[in-house]
Amino acid sequence: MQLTEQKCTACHKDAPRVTKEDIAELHPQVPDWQIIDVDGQSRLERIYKFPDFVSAIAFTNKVGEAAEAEGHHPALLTEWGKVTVTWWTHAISGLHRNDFIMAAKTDQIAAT
Ligand SMILES: C[C@H](O)[C@H](O)[C@H]1CNC2=NC(N)=NC(=O)C2=N1
Repeated sequence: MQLTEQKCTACHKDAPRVTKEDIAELHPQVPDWQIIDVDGQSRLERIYKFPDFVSAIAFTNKVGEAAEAEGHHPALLTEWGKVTVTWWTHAISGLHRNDFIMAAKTDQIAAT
């Protein structure tokens, strides 16, 4: 099943982080996302470009709606002409399958 069709599962502190094997399966499905390291924690990040501020903030709000619908929330930095979206799972201080699902949904929002 496509990541975009999947739902986030409830996150708790004992939820599993993605393994190397999981990442090998999941990252190719969201190839435009970088796995970054912030203070030793992995996060998924992508910068989307826009022609102006209004379209950047409209996209930001759509990602916010998707986050509320799934109960999983990103860091969003809206600037003139670009939005930086970062997904990770606070409860486990790292990457969960949910983050890859939300990265795929974010790409889908950007494509519409
Ligand atoms: C109770 C509530 O569902 C949790 O606090 C959720 C909210 N959104 C969340 N978002 C993210 N990215 N990570 C979390 O651990 C998280 N926890």
